Amino acid sequence: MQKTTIKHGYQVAGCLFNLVNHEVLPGLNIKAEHFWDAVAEVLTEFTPRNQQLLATRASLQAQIDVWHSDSANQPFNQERYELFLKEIGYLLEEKADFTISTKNVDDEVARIAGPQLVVPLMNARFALNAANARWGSLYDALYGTDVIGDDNGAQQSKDFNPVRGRRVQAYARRFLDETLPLTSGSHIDAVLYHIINKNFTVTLFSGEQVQLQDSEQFVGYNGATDAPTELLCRHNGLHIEIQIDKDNIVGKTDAAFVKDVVLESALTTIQDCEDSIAAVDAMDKTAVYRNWLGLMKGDLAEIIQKGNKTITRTLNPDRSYLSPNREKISLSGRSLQFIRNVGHLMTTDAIVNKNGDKVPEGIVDGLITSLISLHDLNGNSKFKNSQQGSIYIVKPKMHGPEEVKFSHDLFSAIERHLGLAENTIKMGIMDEERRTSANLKECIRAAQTRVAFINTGFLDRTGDEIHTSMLAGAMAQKEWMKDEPWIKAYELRNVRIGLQAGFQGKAQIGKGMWAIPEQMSAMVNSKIAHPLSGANCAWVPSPTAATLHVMHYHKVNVQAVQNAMQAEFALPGAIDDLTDLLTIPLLKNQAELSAAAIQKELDNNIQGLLGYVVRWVNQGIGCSKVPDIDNVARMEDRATLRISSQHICNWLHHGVISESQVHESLQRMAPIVDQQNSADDGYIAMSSDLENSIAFKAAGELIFQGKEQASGYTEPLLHKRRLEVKAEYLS
Ligand SMILES: CC(=O)SCCNC(=O)CCNC(=O)[C@H](O)C(C)(C)COP(=O)(O)OP(=O)(O)OC[C@H]1O[C@@H](n2cnc3c(N)ncnc32)[C@H](O)[C@@H]1OP(=O)(O)O
Ligand SMILES: O=CC(=O)O
Ligand SMILES: [Mg+2]
Repeated sequence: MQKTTIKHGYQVAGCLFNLVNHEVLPGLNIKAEHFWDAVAEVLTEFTPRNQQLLATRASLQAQIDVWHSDSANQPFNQERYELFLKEIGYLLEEKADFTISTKNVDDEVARIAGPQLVVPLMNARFALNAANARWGSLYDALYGTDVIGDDNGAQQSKDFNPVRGRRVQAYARRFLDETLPLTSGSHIDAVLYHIINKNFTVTLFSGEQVQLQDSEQFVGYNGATDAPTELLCRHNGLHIEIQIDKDNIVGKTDAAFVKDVVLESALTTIQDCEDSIAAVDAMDKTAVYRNWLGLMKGDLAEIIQKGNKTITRTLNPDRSYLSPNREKISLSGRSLQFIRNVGHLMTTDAIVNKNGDKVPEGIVDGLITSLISLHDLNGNSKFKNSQQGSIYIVKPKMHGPEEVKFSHDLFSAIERHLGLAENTIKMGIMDEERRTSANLKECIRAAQTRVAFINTGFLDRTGDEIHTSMLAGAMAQKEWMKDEPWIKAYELRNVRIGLQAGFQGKAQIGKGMWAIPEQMSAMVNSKIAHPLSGANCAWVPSPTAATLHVMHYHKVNVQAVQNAMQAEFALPGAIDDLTDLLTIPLLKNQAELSAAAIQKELDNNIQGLLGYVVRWVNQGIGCSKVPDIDNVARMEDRATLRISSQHICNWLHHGVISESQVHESLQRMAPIVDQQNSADDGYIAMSSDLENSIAFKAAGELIFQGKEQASGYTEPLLHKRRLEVKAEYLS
């Protein structure tokens, strides 16, 4: 590939160089030479520090491994263990209280609680859909999922099923009763929605005219006051739009001609450059950056086929209404976009140094994604992402405060070189590594002027839990992990520390992903736990999930929950949750575990692992829906792969399973996975030639070399094998 040499002998891959020079820089008032000089300076300054951080990770892990292997530390003593973690600098001293000072944070982050959607940025079709998921049809979300039952003739069918439709309408009316209660009666009995004397008015079946209990909830409308087409209300800071159309197929079946209830849904979206994508070389990275550019310039477009229709998907425009006083109001049609950069581990060939070594990918991500975001800040797009002029970068997989400080300093350097005010770049700190959870307060302190979120619930966090204590003993079964003391302490501590650091009104405290994308009924029943825990956002895997999850933020006033929690934390008496957090989740019932239970755990892990890896390595798909052993479709990404591979490694190491058992399971599961993918034309089967299947080899390596992988991460092996596939089949 053609390369261009820049300052200090760095060489930039042609595809990235051209993207920046010909597509990114025009309109930014930054000269190419200035930018590439900045790249060279930042890489020169930060690469050695990045490498040092990785060396520290390795050294700490090596010391932990030795400690667990040392017979002098048997039987295990928690107090001695914690002392040891302090001695080696894994556990740091917590310093005085402080309050974060992050400024210019958009309301969607600081003040309004709601769903956060995550999307693989490499897929423009999905990325656009996610940006547009700010507003979602409640009717579609209910009709198309398992939230409402399909009994008594209410099943989904190709054509509109009016029985199911009525069930959707009834559900939505109950939701309106809960969120927009009337002075008397129920939305269920509405026969006319209209506006009288600037008031939202409902004429009921009885002929009675009623208003909203809280008239302030009515904020806008479209159409005539006696026959509005849209009525806009707000509850807990979130908008609800009632759409009326007597000619619509659904509207005409409704006594008040309501055609839909549209909910403000994904307030924020994380466009992901990390674990949900497979970007292994300069070409892939450039494609991902180009999609971000399209989002920031507002011109991303994707032609898609829907049945026999071809449509061009673009970003949705803002939504306009008249206020009750007939003033024009406008609301964003798109969710606020964050971008998740990669962490500190990987390197990329998009830029190599003078020796030909790849440079840290996280540094390149920081530089290029910030540069691209200037289009939003400079007003070069017909849309506005951040009204506050901020750039939101999510930093994953950071281990402890030193690593957060590194990202903070990197962002400061990028700001200086791009002529941005200090702290323009906001940082989302993902609490997904054990050393970050254990030192969270100090991690936040390290980025206290720019932190925009902390969040938990992470799958990576479980992977790190297993890897860190790999030699301590066999781990609990995957499903049982959820009931372990460490995870409960992790969830609660994160909210407590965030609130005590003054996050309320300034930044998000978030919760993790709903990883069973097709079980929306279960999500509606259980994900209310997230706002109830004091979190003002939580991750969802799809726009539909966002529209359903937002109902929880109508049911729960997160600010009130946070106020109650703060009052509780202020009560006298120190809170000691660190020991729970550091309690290793070992298997307690190994002797009682039946051979069948062990086999099921192994097969389940192998099926998920193979199902994910084969699509990643052969097709470059970074996030997949993969059936588990019980045929439940699970969202799998690199973090879930980290868990399953590390779990198998751990059981192998401690003799719960044998090597031959793993091989047998791999061979038995491969044809099952092939069968599950048989409808996919682009799929390359493994089982026809297991010995030579690159994906199958990758799966084996992730298990048999998993113990030696840095922090148990899966990307080095995945990248290596994907590059091999690209070289063999796609070059
Ligand atoms: C541990 C972590 O790091 S979690 C964060 C990483 N995980 C994620 O980002 C998960 C994001 N979600 C996804 O990638 C997908 O939803 C998957 C892989 C789970 C399922 O994908 P699929 O099997 O293709 O979904 P499915 O067929 O049910 O739906 C596809 C439709 O939903 C849309 N869709 C699905 N997920 C998303 C999403 N996250 N954002 C926007 N649109 C989405 C697609 O655009 C498509 O609609 P379209 O035809 O109108 O374009
Ligand atoms: O990044 C998300 C996770 O679950 O890990
Ligand atoms: Mg993660």
